Amino acid sequence: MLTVRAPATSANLGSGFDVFGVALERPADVVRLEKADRVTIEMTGAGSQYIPEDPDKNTVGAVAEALDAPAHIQIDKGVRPASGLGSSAASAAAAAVGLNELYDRGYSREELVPIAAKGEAVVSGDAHDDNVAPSIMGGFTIATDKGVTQVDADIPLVACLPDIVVSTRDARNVVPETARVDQMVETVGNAASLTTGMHRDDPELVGQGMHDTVVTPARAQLIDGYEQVREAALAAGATGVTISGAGPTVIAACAEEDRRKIASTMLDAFGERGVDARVYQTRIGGGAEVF
Ligand SMILES: Nc1ncnc2c1ncn2[C@@H]1O[C@H](COP(=O)(O)OP(=O)(O)O)[C@@H](O)[C@H]1O
Ligand SMILES: N[C@@H](CCOP(=O)(O)O)C(=O)O
Repeated sequence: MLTVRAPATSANLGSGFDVFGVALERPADVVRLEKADRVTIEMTGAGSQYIPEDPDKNTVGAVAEALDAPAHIQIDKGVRPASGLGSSAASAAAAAVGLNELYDRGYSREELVPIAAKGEAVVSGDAHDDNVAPSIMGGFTIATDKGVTQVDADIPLVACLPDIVVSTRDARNVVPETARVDQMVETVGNAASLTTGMHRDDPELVGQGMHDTVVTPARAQLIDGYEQVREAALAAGATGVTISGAGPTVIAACAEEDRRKIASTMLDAFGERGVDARVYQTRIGGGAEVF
C-alpha cells in the first residue's frame, strides 16, 4: 500500500492558455494504491458523489491502463470536481506517481506528465498537460509539445471557489477560434512578464502578466460575479486576477501582507451577488509526494 498527496493546480494564469500552470500548496487529493488483479476505484471527499468509480470514466483508470498497473485505488478528494483547480488532474497525477513507484516502472517525473494527461483526455476530450505537469512536478510549469520546463517559484495566491459548476469540456467550447495580431502581441508580452516574475518571485510582475483579452473574457460569462470579484480583489491589493483553469475559481496573485484582506474581499463580492463561495489562502507549492 502506498499513499500519494497530489496538489490542486491553477492552469493558464491568463496569458498562458493550455501552457502555464502552478501547483498550489493546498488543497490536495490523497490517493492510496494497492496492487490488484484489476483496477477498482473507491471515492470519498469533496464532491466524490459526482465522480464515477468506473475505471473507464475516472481519470485514474486511464493512467493505470497506460502504465499497465492494475490496482485498488482509493481517492480522497480535497479538490472539488469542476472547480478550475485541476481536480481531475490531481487524481491522475497521484495515480501516475504512485503506480510508477508501486510497479517500479522507472519513469521520471517529466515522463509521467503525458501519461497522467491521458486521464485528462477522458474527462475533457483533450489531453492538455497544464494541470498534470505542476501537480506532478510542483512550482510553475510551462508545458508544450516539446516537454515541460519547471521553475520553483514562490508567489502568494488567493483562490476563491464559488458554488457554481463549470465543466472544463463546456468551458473549452466557448474559447474563441481566432485572435487578432494586437491581442497576440499583448499575450506574448504578458506571458514573458509572468515567466520573468516567476523566476524573480515577483508578485507584481506575475500579476501584470496574468492579463488576458482572448480566452478569459469569453469564459467570464460562465461565472456569475466574475467582474465584480476581480475588481474587488484588485482594489484590495491583488497584483493580478484571472480565471483559474476553466473556472469557476477566480485566482489572485498578491504580496503576502495583502492576502488575508483579498481573500475576505473576494468572498464578500461573490456574497453580494448571492453566490456562496469558499476561499483558499495559498501559494505556489511542491508537486506530488509519496508517503
Ligand atoms: N478522479 C477524478 N477526480 C475528479 N474528477 C474526475 C475524476 N475522474 C473523473 N472525473 C470527472 O471529471 C470532471 C471534472 O473535471 P474538470 O471538468 O476538468 O474539472 P476540474 O477543473 O476540477 O479538473 C467531472 O465530470 C468528474 O466526474
Ligand atoms: N487549459 C485548460 C485547463 C483546465 O483546467 P481545469 O482546472 O479547469 O481542469 C483549459 O483552460 O481548458
